[in-house]
Amino acid sequence: MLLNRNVLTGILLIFLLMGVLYYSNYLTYSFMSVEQEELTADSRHVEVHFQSHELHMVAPDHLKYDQPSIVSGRNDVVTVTPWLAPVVWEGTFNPVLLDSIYKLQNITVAATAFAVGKYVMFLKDFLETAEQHFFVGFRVHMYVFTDQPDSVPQIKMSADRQLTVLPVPSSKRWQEISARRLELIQKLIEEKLRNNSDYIFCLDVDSKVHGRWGAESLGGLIAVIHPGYYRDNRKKFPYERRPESRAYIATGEGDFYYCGGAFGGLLQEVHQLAKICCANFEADAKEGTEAAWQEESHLNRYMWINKPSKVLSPEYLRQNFYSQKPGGSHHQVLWSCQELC
Ligand SMILES: CC(=O)N[C@H]1[C@@H](OP(=O)(O)OP(=O)(O)OC[C@H]2O[C@@H](n3ccc(=O)[nH]c3=O)[C@H](O)[C@@H]2O)O[C@H](CO)[C@H](O)[C@@H]1O
Ligand SMILES: [Mn+2]
Repeated sequence: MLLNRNVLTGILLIFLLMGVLYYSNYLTYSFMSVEQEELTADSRHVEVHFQSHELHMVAPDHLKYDQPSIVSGRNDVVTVTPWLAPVVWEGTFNPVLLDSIYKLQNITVAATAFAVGKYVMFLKDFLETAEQHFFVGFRVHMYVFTDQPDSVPQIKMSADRQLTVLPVPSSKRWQEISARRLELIQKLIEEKLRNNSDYIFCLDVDSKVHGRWGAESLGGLIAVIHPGYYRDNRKKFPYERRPESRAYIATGEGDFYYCGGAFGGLLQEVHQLAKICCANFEADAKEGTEAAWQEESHLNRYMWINKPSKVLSPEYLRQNFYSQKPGGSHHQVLWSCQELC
């Protein structure tokens, strides 16, 4: 009996000891986990402090801007397509904020222009106005394709911008020049741009950039609405209407009429566009078909099937028929401003 009681007391003592040990262990553990959590929070705190400069007390300059509104904005135009791509109109974006977002990404923007035959005369205005308004403050690489490299004007460019002149053969038919652009753009991306540019814009050389053209225009696949047809019913668009062409779009189909004189986007997107449009153009040519507006027609077909991820309003491309140059075609004007033509 006595032995039994002693054994029982011993067992109880052991349990008690175990209980005390368990509790003290539990305390230490919970204390530690609190400490650990605090440490993690603290390191996060340090990170936030490091990245965003004074932890919410003083926001960095690029995060100081007027409150954006979700209920009011431009109501004279449509700012989103039915497939939810933004349509970029003046006044719908904050240029400073957009620039700061893309500057953090350290991007390079390439732009192409073709100046064959008499079109070299447009180069000076084109390059000078691009220098003033096109992606100012970004790394920009302009590529000029020409049959007269010696006639390319010397333009003073800022340190982060450069110009490369690429020789191409002369051609008499303007349709041919315009059509060859896609093939050369495709090659340029494959051979020169893959490792040194992020975005590319392909522009008509008989253009001037009249106002800011910057980071608001960046995106996967970028199309510009042609200023001549933006109010028209789509049955009036000058799409290719013959079913034998690969650029065919039937009456009652299509979204907008996009211009062939300005398009762009991410390198791989524009490469795909150039490759497909070029192949379709050539396949048509083999069968003796040339689309109504050459590569512009093929581009419109492509953009209908592969919807652009951002659309630039006709503010970005105006045609100024009043400044016709003697012997030259009309002078196009790329700009962004509030009023429409
Ligand atoms: C604003 C716009 O969307 N314009 C398009 C439109 O007519 P455009 O009347 O604007 O065509 P255009 O005469 O400007 O030719 C297109 C481009 O090809 C180059 N070029 C042309 C002729 C020449 O002798 N030398 C030369 O270098 C030059 O870069 C010019 O900007 O339809 C064309 C279809 O064929 C193209 O799709 C153009 O991009
Ligand atoms: Mn043109």
